[in-house]
Amino acid sequence: MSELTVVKFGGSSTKNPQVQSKFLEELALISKRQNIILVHGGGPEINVLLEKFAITSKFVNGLRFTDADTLSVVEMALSGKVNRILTTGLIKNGANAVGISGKDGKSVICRQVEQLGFVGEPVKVNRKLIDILIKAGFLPVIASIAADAKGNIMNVNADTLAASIATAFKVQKLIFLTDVAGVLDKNNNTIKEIKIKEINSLIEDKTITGGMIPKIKGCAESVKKGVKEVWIAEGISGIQKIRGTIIKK
Ligand SMILES: Nc1ncnc2c1ncn2[C@@H]1O[C@H](COP(=O)(O)OP(=O)(O)O)[C@@H](O)[C@H]1O
Ligand SMILES: CC(=O)N[C@@H](CCC(=O)OP(=O)(O)O)C(=O)O
Repeated sequence: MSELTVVKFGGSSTKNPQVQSKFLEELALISKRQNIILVHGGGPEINVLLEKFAITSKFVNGLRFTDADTLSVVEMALSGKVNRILTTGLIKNGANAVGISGKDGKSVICRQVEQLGFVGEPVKVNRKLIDILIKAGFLPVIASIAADAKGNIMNVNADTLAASIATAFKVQKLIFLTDVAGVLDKNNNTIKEIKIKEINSLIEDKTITGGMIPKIKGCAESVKKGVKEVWIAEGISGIQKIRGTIIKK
């Protein structure tokens, strides 16, 4: 297979219609000459729907505690809404996009993180379905829902899911697009390069908090396991001329 890139489009960027439409236009164009897997979350969409159902939720180290009601809403928001919108947008721009989630084709098997309710952590990626799609010229658009070995649905953080897929496919490039210009230091300046051995202290001294924690951990995991080029960048900057933070061994 020719060069393969995993792009994770964060919910923070789906909030901004201009960023989203520019991104979908660019991605559709690039997908004609390069193999791409798009992974997405949708934290803000989940929050909007939870509010409508008057369900409150809390986060532990950037991960949402997910009870049974929250899980239904998460699936509704990610597979029922965000996945549909991104896939339709790509198709409108001429891409051969196919919307799935990690559970489809048992693509991502996770184990339950019991202290977080129905939250899953990827333990195995079955490449078959995604491989078939890519080889047939489709652009997989993957929502961050997966199932455990028994088929129970779990809420998986989209950064973690993207990292597990990028690692399993040994991709050349993994790009996390978010709403900030990379990892920022305490003065709000972009840190141009982070080595994986520096990550723990950036979390301990609270330079990196909240939603940036699963992102940087996903970067570390994929860099350690052989993904060559891993970026955290701003959605608006796109994926052709990436500016942001590169994570290195
Ligand atoms: N050091 C940091 N640099 C940049 N952003 C950070 C940092 N620490 C925490 N964050 C937060 O992480 C957010 C991005 O994570 P998140 O909201 O989960 O985005 P996404 O939906 O794109 O995954 C930023 O908007 C910012 O509030
Ligand atoms: C377990 C967990 O935290 N799951 C995330 C899934 C969505 C996500 O990751 O969306 P972003 O890309 O916007 O971060 C959540 O419930 O918010």
